[in-house]
Amino acid sequence: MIELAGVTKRYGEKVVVDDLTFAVRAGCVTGFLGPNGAGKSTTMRMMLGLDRPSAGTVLIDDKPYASLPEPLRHVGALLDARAMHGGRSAYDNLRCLALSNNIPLSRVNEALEEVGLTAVAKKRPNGFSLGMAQRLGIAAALLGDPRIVMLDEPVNGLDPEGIHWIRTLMKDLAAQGRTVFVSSHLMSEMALTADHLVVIGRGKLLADTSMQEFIDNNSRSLVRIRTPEPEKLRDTLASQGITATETPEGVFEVRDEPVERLGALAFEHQVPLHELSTQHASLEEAFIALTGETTEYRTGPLAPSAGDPVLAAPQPARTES
Ligand SMILES: Nc1ncnc2c1ncn2[C@@H]1O[C@H](COP(=O)(O)OP(=O)(O)OP(=O)(O)O)[C@@H](O)[C@H]1O
Repeated sequence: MIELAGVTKRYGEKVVVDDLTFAVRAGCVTGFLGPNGAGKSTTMRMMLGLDRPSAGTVLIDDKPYASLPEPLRHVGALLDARAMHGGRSAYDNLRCLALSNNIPLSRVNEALEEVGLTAVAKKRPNGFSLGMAQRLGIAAALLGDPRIVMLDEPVNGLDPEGIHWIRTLMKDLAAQGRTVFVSSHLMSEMALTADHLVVIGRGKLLADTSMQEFIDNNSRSLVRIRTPEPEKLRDTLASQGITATETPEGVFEVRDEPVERLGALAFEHQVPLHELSTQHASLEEAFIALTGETTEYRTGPLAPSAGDPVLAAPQPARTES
């Protein structure tokens, strides 16, 4: 269990982490989400004692990180895949970590095996692809067989097989009763992995909730209706004061009306249907709905010129009043 209470980090005048209070529980994967620059890495660094909070406390199993004996046996972390010693072999990098943390050397080969790097154990990481470096960083995180695993953007640089592997690994670690805390700015990725979400924007806590609650609370459902008699459906919906939008393909989309009511109305008014289906907003949409106002850097609208579309440069979001 990791507990943060009132954790704040200031760099000069800028508050990059603002009074965060939340707990990360064992036995599930907790996704740590926020747009670029939201303060995720800074928060993780404070959890690991690498940065000192300007205010507040972080406790790892009731103790500050700095007072954990042999910390790698309690908390394994991947923050920066390129942090390994590039001139030492993968095996030697892990061996040094094992020796300094009183971890049996037998764990070195086991950890390399767990991440699929046995074949390159004697190779130096400075020749590794980003995906291989990520795997070595994860091997270092798992080396001490820790109860808590923290991974900062672990799918960076991984190919589809690697992404699938890391997803399965995180779920397996949680199923073993460990605490798994993983940051990402990719909602679609978290939707497939996390059971619980902590969302921050501009350093502030925006949500601390289960995945399902997050989607339910931050997204709206939409019902799609297709009919060979659009005029009849249009009239029926209008007679009930229900607003629908029509797609270019002729599909009616109705928000915030139960599908049961729409089905009953179509039946009563004898509107033949070819489709009546509920679409739930994806986590991506829920995330954008929640964090939109707090996104520090975002892409501007596409330039209107059809012949020469140019992406506008990232612009600071408007400041909240
Ligand atoms: N050492 C530092 N000095 C000054 N500002 C810093 C420092 N470290 C981070 N920041 C600022 O703190 C803010 C949060 O950065 P952080 O890297 O924690 O965000 P993040 O959510 O991890 O972003 P990303 O998803 O892009 O990795 C940013 O505005 C960043 O510029």
